[in-house]
Amino acid sequence: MSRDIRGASRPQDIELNYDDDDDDDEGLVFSLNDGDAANNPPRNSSLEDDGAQDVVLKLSDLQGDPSSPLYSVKTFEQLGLSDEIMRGIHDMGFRRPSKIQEMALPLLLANPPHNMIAQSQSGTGKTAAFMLNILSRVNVGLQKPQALVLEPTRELARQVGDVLKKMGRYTNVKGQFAIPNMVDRSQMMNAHVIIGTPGTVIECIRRRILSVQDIKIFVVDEADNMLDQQNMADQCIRVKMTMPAGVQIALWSATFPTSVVSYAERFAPNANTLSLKHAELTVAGIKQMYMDCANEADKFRVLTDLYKVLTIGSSVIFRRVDADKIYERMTRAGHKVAVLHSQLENSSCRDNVIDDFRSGKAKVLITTNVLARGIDVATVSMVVNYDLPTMVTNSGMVIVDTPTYLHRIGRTGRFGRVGVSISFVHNQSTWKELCEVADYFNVPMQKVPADDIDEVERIVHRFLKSGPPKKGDVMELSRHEVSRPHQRPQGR
Ligand SMILES: Nc1ncnc2c1ncn2[C@@H]1O[C@H](COP(=O)(O)OP(=O)(O)OP(=O)(O)O)[C@@H](O)[C@H]1O
Repeated sequence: MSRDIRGASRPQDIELNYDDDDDDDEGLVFSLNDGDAANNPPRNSSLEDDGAQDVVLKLSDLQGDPSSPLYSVKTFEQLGLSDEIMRGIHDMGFRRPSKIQEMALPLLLANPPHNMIAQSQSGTGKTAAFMLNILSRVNVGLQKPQALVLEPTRELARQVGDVLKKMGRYTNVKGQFAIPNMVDRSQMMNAHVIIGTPGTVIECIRRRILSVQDIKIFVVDEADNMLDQQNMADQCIRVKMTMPAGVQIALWSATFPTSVVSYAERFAPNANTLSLKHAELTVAGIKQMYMDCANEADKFRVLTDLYKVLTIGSSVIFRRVDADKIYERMTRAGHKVAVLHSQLENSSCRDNVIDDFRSGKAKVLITTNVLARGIDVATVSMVVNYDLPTMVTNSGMVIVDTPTYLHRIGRTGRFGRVGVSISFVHNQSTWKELCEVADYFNVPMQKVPADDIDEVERIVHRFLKSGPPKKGDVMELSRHEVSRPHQRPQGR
């Protein structure tokens, strides 16, 4: 396949191919340490206090490895970005594009503009891909909204606003939020880029403080989720109906389940499509583990034991519901933890929690699926699934929600970093859910003992220090290693 697809006039369906042997590593030594310290901490920052100084996954190695989603044959310079944008991405510490950035940008920047449906693994730089297109297309001289980005949560919208601020620092492109409690209802919105949640965006349009007539780029991030949830899908359609003719629609996500693909194709007609196969969705930098707990109550004992022993940078604990209950019990047990869920009424309270987590002031965050997607905190080196995410099918069956599982564990292992996920199971049905996950993504799950936390610590730290096995490595299987949790020994 020709790599220079700029100027393509017909939509293309491209499967991102990770077996590409076209190796053009220019030996660029890349260190995130010279970028923004808060967002790009040292690459071995996943461990605390154990003296591990070896950087295991060098970004320069990964970006030269054709099997990595971070692989690129081009430089940012070759993608034809303006000097002002180049200065912004240089300040952010970016040296080379990831595969999705390299593939998507020429398609997005081609004229006349084409719609796009783009899929790439979690933490591989989709935000930068759509933001670079926005920054390149906005006419700074026109003080009107020209790009609209829809995000499922206020936390993601704020994060994307931050990316715009940093990346567009030298461009004079201005951004504005359309999220609850951040809109001045007495003022017309005149920033070039509006970033919002669907409900508030509709409200701003309805109140006529957001004029959409000059919008030329319409981005729906986490699009499978936005177009699948009844409420948000309706709101996204209502926003789309207000868009002027010829708007470029771009849908982004790490997951596009078959159930939403045809809908997405109608939402963004004649789109260029970049897609992945199931087995390519997980990233090698995330070690997926599980613990077999005795029963529901034992899960809390295991959780507190884990946090007594493990020294980890930052971590996220996911629970489907009742995050507060775990928060209260962990706090009573003497652990310093923070909690964020959608029932937290006060949005400034939500903002404080996530800001504290980003800055490292809070190191353990207990949350629900509200933060499963998109949140990018480089220091997160462990994700705990206190329970696995589930969903109800049209026929009323409860099944494991594989996309949400993938997004949850994707809060660690961002852009070539390493991290671990630990999922708790405690009976036959949760065991079955875990098997479904392993089968769906075709990944090995390592069992770690629920009754020997010191051993868990050794396994976790060994992975965080040495990363996934590289080609030619002899893998030392621990006595707990199993490739698939197909058989659960106990009959619980
Ligand atoms: N070319 C690059 N070089 C170095 N770092 C990069 C590059 N592109 C993006 N990053 C960094 O990688 C991290 C992950 O990017 P981003 O949040 O956009 O991932 P994503 O693909 O949108 O993930 P998710 O699917 O979880 O939403 C961010 O911290 C971002 O600054």
